[in-house]
Amino acid sequence: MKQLKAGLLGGGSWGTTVAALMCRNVPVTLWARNADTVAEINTNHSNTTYLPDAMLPESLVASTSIEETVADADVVVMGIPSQSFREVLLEVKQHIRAWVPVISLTKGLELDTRMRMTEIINEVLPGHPVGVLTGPNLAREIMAGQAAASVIAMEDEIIVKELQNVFKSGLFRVYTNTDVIGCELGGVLKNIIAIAVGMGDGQGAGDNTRAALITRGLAEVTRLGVAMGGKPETFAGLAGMGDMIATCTSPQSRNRHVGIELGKGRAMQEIIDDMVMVAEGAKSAPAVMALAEEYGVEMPIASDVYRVVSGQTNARGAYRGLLRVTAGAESEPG
Ligand SMILES: NC(=O)c1ccc[n+]([C@@H]2O[C@H](COP(=O)([O-])OP(=O)(O)OC[C@H]3O[C@@H](n4cnc5c(N)ncnc54)[C@H](O)[C@@H]3O)[C@@H](O)[C@H]2O)c1
Ligand SMILES: O=P(O)(O)OC[C@H](O)CO
Repeated sequence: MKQLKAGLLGGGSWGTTVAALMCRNVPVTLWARNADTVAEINTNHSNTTYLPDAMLPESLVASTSIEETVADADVVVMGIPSQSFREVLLEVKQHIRAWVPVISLTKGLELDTRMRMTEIINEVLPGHPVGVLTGPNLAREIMAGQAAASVIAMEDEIIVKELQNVFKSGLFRVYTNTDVIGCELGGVLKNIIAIAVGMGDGQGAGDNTRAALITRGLAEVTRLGVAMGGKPETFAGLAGMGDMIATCTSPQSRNRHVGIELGKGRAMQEIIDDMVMVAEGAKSAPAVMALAEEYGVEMPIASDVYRVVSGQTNARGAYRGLLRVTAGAESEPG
């Protein structure tokens, strides 16, 4: 069988990690916009800005040219944050070959359009098979050699199995799924719940509080995800509950970190200014609230996070507000 070649766009923590994983199976070219990052990967086999302790495979080639990265790629992987995704994809469009599958690693929504990344791919590159790789996957932990599981979701059951072999390796188990909407939304929506959990943790809340937020958070994420076309069982799987648990409990999560700092009383802008990396939940919160309204879904936890990240209240006010809501049946919102 022909050896596939991969082109991966995005030299941040996750793009670099996935490129390193894929290198075990296929030749990979990794595009990063920063020339110093590209030089460091090619010369020192490291990317210290995003993965300070990791050694990358010597076979991983980095490039500052999108053309060089995608022109002869048999699969293109997008590890670009959601608000820059379309801009980079439009450049990819100039060089990608017909029918090459495009896989998104990104866990956010485009703010102006509220679109998922696979919807943007369908719009910009109609006809290309589209998918998403998602799950409880904290980049640094995977680079440190810890075992993890992920899901590749595509509608085409044959292509998804072929690509499963491109991403999987000994300690990185990759399952297939055909529910693209559910898998993608699981990754997007858990980020907001992780901010809520962080806000509690930052105020010294206990383990019971965290468990309640994760459980009630998963319930509201599932309600919106199903209303938008995802399958209920997807939200009980790796892309749903799995990612929710990892992000809401890990000290490595950037979204939970934002919540912790908000919980300590810091201002949103100050927290973001201090971060090198992206926290997608804070960016996607307005789009998520607009979608909740459009689909008529109540999301009390996400709504409180939105009010805090948009400066309408602070974490302490949001926490008190959540406790004031009268509890009804467990199957209902609130
Ligand atoms: N880090 C993780 O553990 C992890 C795991 C799974 C999924 N994700 C998702 O992957 C996506 C990327 O996250 P990350 O962790 O790699 O982010 P990061 O903050 O570590 O890196 C972001 C990268 O994107 C690049 N970038 C930003 N704007 C750009 C633009 N306009 N053009 C080109 N490059 C641009 C930056 O230079 C940087 O290389 C996010 O949606 C995130 O939610 C991250
Ligand atoms: O660090 P976070 O909060 O962006 O989470 C990273 C991954 O999405 C965890 O699966």
